[in-house]
Amino acid sequence: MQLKRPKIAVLTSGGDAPGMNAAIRAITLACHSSGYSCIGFFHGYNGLIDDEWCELTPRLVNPTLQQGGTLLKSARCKAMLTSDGVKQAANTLYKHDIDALIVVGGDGSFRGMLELEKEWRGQLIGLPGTIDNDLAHCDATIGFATAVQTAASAIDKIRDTANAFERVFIVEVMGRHSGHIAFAVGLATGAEAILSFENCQPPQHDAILSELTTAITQQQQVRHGSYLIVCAENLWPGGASALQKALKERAAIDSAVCILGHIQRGGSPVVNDRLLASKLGLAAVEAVEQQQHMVMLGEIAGNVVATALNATVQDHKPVASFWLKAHRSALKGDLA
Ligand SMILES: Nc1ncnc2c1ncn2[C@@H]1O[C@H](COP(=O)(O)OP(=O)(O)O)[C@@H](O)[C@H]1O
Ligand SMILES: O=P(O)(O)OC[C@H]1O[C@](O)(COP(=O)(O)O)[C@@H](O)[C@@H]1O
Repeated sequence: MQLKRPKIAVLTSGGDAPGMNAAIRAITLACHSSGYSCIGFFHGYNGLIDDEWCELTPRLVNPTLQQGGTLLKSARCKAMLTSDGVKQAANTLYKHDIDALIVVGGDGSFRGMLELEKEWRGQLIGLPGTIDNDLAHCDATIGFATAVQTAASAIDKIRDTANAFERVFIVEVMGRHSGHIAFAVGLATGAEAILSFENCQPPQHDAILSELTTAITQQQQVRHGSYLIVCAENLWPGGASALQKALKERAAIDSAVCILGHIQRGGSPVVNDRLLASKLGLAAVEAVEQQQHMVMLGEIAGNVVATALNATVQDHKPVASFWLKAHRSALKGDLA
């Protein structure tokens, strides 16, 4: 009697992140070398609901290793928030006789897997893919390193023109509700101020504004140069433009605003993201072979660690305290 060839499916969901293609590629190549069949569903969970898929072959995935975005496309799928949608997604997995589904995405995508588990009996494995790095139980998510590099390169250019005009610049970076990008980018570019959820809660906004106006005025008196404020999106009420207006009204400080936005999501993944995604993609197929289920695979101190999906959606990953400390000491050094 011939045994059935295991069949593995992959999808990418939520905000796309550079390195998702590298993960898809690694999964496909690992399946190919083990003799498994491998298919990809398009547009996040929509692909399951609409039964939209393609066969993944080495020939298809190999050229995508260096490409940003995701060849499987991504989406935020509203239907998955309904029980009918989840049932429909499960039916598609049954229809294709899938043994395991690997989802590359963030905590929202993992919540989708928790729902899917109630309706489908196959194995579910998650890989952390989001530029925000806001998933606990992994040192870094796929895409974070590239997004930070992209934002830092853009800010280096902004710094040149800011220096030339001795300007105050407010640069808004992504991160939804966490400051991993803001702190990494702010530290890497020597920002004079980093405003993020970790050091700037709503009641403190007025005090922060006072501190900023004092620091900028002091800096403008003692030396010439630029003053760079890296501000996390969704942090300042009304956004970076409202902060610009407040600085003008409070202390007649002129500033320029730059919102980096989706530039941070695109571009060729840096080597670290390619390696991380390749390692986790291969580990995901091995996890399927080991009958693992309902886990996220993340890299911690160089090792691949499996954590229950439940824990990954419940636990919070704080910005490293060292980064907060480094920023505070940089500020002190600057004003001394
Ligand atoms: N509570 C939930 N139940 C079922 N599916 C969910 C849930 N939360 C999110 N999802 C699915 O995961 C998708 C991606 O989630 P989102 O939060 O937008 O991005 P990310 O996965 O990057 O955090 C959503 O569009 C939805 O299809
Ligand atoms: O592209 P959209 O749908 O406007 O989403 C923007 C959000 O997506 C992100 O780029 C990535 O977030 P997720 O990976 O959690 O989806 C956030 O930083 C940002 O707030």
